[in-house]
Amino acid sequence: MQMLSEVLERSTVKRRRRFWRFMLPAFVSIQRDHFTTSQLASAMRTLVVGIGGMTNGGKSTMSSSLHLRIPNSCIIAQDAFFKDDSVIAVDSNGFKQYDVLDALHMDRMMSKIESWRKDPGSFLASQSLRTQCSVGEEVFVLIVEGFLIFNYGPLNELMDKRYFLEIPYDVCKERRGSRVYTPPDLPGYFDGYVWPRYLKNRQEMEDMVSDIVFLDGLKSKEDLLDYVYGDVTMEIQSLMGKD
Ligand SMILES: Nc1ncnc2c1ncn2[C@@H]1O[C@H](COP(=O)(O)OP(=O)(O)O)[C@@H](O)[C@H]1O
Ligand SMILES: O=C(O)c1ccc[n+]([C@@H]2O[C@H](COP(=O)([O-])O)[C@@H](O)[C@H]2O)c1
Repeated sequence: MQMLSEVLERSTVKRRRRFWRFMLPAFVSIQRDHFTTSQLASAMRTLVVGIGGMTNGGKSTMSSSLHLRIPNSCIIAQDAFFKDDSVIAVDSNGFKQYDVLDALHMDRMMSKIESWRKDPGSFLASQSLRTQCSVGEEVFVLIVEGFLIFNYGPLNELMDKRYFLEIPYDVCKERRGSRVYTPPDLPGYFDGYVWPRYLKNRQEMEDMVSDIVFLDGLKSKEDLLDYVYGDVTMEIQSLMGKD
């Protein structure tokens, strides 16, 4: 008898969750202020995927290909949040201190992520991206891309999956040398600032975060994408199976 009542209770909970998953999008548009972000996010089924890695490790390449393959996904990239050059600190060698969290408007990046979490469907529409699948059936995927995404605690804790693209020093230096930033790297910037700072940032990240999947950025773009896409797809399927 007790078992029967437990089964009935569980099925009522399931029905209630299904009802809210179906009805919430309609309620959200009229009564958004009455729901907390976490209520909305859990009912809407969301996945936050972090594509981190060292400079020129292949983060943007991976993120844009993933986005093209995953329906209802979008990218928020950390390098869109660099502060203005005029406020970036300079060291005694004249090197601009760009490779630290202080050089980034992390508050603005978090606000953008919050607006996605609050209402991913409207966020996609605001980026001129259309949602695919019927209402209530989607899993919204946010791809967060950047070289310091796991070093920022409040952002790191939102991640469901974490990937980090790494390449050896010489490949990194060569790729970096053929890219032009604004402002451009000064002579000696890579060895005098970027690489030593990367080593410090990486140590800090490894001290703070444990469940990172490290990816060999020397593998082909296709192989890397297949691996991450397969992994993320499994997560999406498991979310879709949850009721
Ligand atoms: N797996 C790969 N193999 C070879 N070259 C790659 C690979 N991934 C990216 N690249 C190249 O490396 C450079 C930096 O890639 P990018 O995605 O912009 O790096 P990041 O966003 O990490 O700075 C680009 O020229 C890109 O085409
Ligand atoms: O985007 C900018 O405004 C910018 C200006 C100066 C330098 N950067 C460099 O951008 C690097 C991080 O971006 P990425 O794509 O190389 O990982 C970091 O190593 C910075 O030194 C970026």
